[in-house]
Amino acid sequence: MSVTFDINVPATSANIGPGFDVMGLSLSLYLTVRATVQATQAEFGENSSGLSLDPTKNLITRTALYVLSCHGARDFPHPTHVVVNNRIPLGRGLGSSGAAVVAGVLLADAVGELQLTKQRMLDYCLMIEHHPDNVAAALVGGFVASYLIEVDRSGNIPESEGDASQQRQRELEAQRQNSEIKLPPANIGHYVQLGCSSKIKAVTIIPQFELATSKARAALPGSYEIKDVVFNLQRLAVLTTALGRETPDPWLIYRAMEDKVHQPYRKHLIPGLPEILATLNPDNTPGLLGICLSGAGPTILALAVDNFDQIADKIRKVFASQPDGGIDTHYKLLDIVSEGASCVKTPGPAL
Ligand SMILES: Nc1ncnc2c1ncn2[C@@H]1O[C@H](COP(=O)(O)OP(=O)(O)O)[C@@H](O)[C@H]1O
Ligand SMILES: N[C@@H](CCOP(=O)(O)O)C(=O)O
Repeated sequence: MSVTFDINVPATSANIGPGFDVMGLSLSLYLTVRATVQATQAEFGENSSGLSLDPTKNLITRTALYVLSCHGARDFPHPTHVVVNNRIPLGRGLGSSGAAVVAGVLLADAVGELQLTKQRMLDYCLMIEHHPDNVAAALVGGFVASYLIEVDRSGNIPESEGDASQQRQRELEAQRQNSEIKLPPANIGHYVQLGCSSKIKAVTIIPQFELATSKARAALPGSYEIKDVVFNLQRLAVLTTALGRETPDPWLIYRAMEDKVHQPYRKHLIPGLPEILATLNPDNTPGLLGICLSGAGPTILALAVDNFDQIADKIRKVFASQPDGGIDTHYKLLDIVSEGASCVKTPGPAL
């Protein structure tokens, strides 16, 4: 008799303009993982993205192995067959690494029969992905604000590729060989799910190049002028409520999605970003509510209530008109989903 677990984790758009490392929206684009325990064969299966299928290297399985080892299990129950179907594009600012970490924690919880609460799962996610915005939204769903209690992460913890350079990964790997496994302290992440009008959809324009979150974070300055911090705090406070109004106020939201903390420092990594942010507004683009970089980029997120395809066309044209032949893009119109990550258990023969 086998048991199959179907794990579903949504993509996320983090920051939403001023909420750097704070805000996240979960979107109707999914990473799915199917794990079958006590099948006839031990094997790591399909991964559409061409990522490593070595369980000690792949972010989903590395995360699961970390959580299992925190519970005294050094490996997956044997044999475990894992099939990954990833529809979230990598390195585009749609939370692929956050989704992989969340999936890994759910995978360990399922195959190890750990019965972790979502709050405890968030602790594990935050030991690996150091900013809470993506993982909190992917785990619980909807429009989510979160903060993190500072913790010591030295020791034997896998690091999300999104946050560590390859050099740092090698250093961490060397440290891990010699250190004790580090359990997360309890309650290191706190979140609230905020209201978001059902009229709002996410127009996502996804450039056909990858930008590692680690690179986009390395572009940020070490300190900020107080006027820029205040600029973001003012907008963020308004944004938390403005998106929840049944009839959203376009100009209120448009201004509330402006940012001076991360986008200005990342613009050289995303050709066309300044022009896109400066060109489209609710007067010249009906239906538009606000526009920003999705996560660390390069995807552009436009929140809108109408004229989705026209909004997408305008943004795509700016990318297409960049020097040296322009930048190819894909367009996805996504819903903001209120359900976060889930895992369904099915007893019986599988695959
Ligand atoms: N489904 C997945 N399985 C394994 N690793 C993944 C998966 N999704 C993302 N990753 C890892 O996360 C990296 C991308 O993370 P990051 O630079 O933060 O971009 P993103 O904005 O997409 O989260 C990938 O290069 C890969 O190493
Ligand atoms: N707050 C983070 C969010 C990164 O999101 P991702 O989807 O690009 O991984 C940041 O802006 O660095």
